[in-house]
Amino acid sequence: MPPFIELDALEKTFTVRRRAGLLRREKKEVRAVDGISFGVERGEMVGYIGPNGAGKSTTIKMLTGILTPSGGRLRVAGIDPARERTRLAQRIGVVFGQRTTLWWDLPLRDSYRLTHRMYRIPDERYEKNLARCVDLLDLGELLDVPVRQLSLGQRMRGDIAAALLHDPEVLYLDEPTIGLDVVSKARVREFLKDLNASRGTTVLLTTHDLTDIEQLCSRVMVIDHGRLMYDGDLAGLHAVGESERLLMVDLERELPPITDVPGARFVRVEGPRQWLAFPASTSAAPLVAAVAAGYPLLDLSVREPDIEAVIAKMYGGTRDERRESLR
Ligand SMILES: Nc1ncnc2c1ncn2[C@@H]1O[C@H](COP(=O)(O)OP(=O)(O)OP(=O)(O)O)[C@@H](O)[C@H]1O
Repeated sequence: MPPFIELDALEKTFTVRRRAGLLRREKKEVRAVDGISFGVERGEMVGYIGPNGAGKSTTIKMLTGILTPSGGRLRVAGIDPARERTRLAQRIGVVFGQRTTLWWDLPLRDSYRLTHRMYRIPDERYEKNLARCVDLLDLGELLDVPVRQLSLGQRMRGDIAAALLHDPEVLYLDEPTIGLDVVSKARVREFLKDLNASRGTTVLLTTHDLTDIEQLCSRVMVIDHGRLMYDGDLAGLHAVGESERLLMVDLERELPPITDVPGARFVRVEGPRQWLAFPASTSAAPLVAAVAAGYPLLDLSVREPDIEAVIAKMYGGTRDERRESLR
């Protein structure tokens, strides 16, 4: 059976006109997606990451049928998105972190009623899904509040519910945790994990937050300049990107740099506080144990590497060398 989502040498080229001198304008082609192929199986939860302008949104827009590919082939649940956008809409849900699909001046409840009608969701199914989302996303007290009065985290939960009322089999999430505080992020992640586990919803997620990927996705794809640079698990990405986590330790008193912990690299000291770096593909536990055994430890925290840094390291060589090293 073909994969549930299937891209084969997918391309999207935009023609942009640029001013080239006082009167002259020249045409330039931007290859936003430049021959991407991958398959996603039903029920997978996949991260789709890359630097700004890499082509992530353009891919998602083609997957939803908003944009027509310039070349290659694309199928979602056997449907060609650009040709049968309305039929596909019944089977997919989309959440854009930066933009709401809710009606700004209406209470959340009214936005949901409109979605109910727009998607022609059978009443019973709608009521059931709404009750479930209200319960799991804790929206009960917010249903009568106009969307513009909601906090970002509340609005995001409201948007996720709106995308799920028609029981989509696939959910595309574009930066679903952007700008959210730690508690809201955790809540959104918990909900998505549960959705995927209990309903088998296929999820494609773009994010700049590696913790989203770490907690949700067993597979991550990296794109740059419209090309697929990496497809594998997060540990593998850390290994190729040589990324490091940072362990911050607070000691009882000022001490000389900790340089005797195997697997850790001393970074800096500031009074009783010290920073150690270690490969992101390894566990922090043995390191923490070694520090705790040898030093008067008061407190500690671990900071994840950020996506931009990992990708920047991956992109150290020429593009061809990078691609070669990722094979
Ligand atoms: N409608 C358009 N017309 C012309 N160029 C476009 C258009 N949409 C996107 N592009 C260009 O295509 C490239 C890929 O853009 P895209 O929005 O897909 O990147 P992205 O990976 O989603 O970036 P970000 O993380 O910043 O959202 C960029 O160079 C962008 O300027």
